[in-house]
Amino acid sequence: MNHVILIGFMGCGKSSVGKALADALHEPFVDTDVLIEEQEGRKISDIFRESGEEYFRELETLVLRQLLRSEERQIIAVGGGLPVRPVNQKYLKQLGTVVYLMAQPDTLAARLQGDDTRPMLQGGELKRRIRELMDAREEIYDGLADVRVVTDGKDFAEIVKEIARYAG
Ligand SMILES: Nc1ncnc2c1ncn2[C@@H]1O[C@H](COP(=O)(O)OP(=O)(O)O)[C@@H](O)[C@H]1O
Ligand SMILES: O=C(O)C1=C[C@@H](OP(=O)(O)O)[C@@H](O)[C@H](O)C1
Ligand SMILES: [Mg+2]
Repeated sequence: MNHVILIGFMGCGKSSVGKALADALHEPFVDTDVLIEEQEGRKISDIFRESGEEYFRELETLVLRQLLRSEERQIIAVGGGLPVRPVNQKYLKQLGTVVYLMAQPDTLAARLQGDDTRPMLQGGELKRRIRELMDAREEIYDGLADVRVVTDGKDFAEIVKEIARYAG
């Protein structure tokens, strides 16, 4: 399939850049977190608190299976932890062009400071938590990437232009 899929760490801009890219290309946009919240009728933080992380990860896999059935090309933002499961990695490759939005931990921390909507970052010092999770994930993101875009110090328009050049 020829969807464009945005991956990367929390705060790299998948949801906001994805929406801007879809608007620029006049294509539909979907965000796996939004699909999950709609289908569950509750917020991500409530899903984590009430049902646990494993339950949420299972929902991510189910959503990917739904997306694999959609024919029309879409811009797809996924949750930052979705690429960790091996089965999801296989699905992401099948979906289309994987774009890895990159950002340094300091940049991510500045963007996510004070945000309480991301359960994986709650409790503990923000920068340390970002580094720990990044250590476990960046190899996975890099291994999946067809296109890599550095986002530090760039605004949405610049990032959109860069992605459109390679994946438009
Ligand atoms: N390139 C950027 N420049 C400035 N702020 C950004 C940039 N990318 C993302 N942000 C901000 O960081 C926060 C997280 O962005 P979001 O799109 O939700 O990321 P993700 O979906 O990857 O977690 C938002 O407040 C967003 O406005
Ligand atoms: O990295 C993660 O494990 C998560 C990232 C979040 O999405 P964003 O990357 O869009 O913040 C969301 O799926 C959930 O809070 C878990
Ligand atoms: Mg997001």
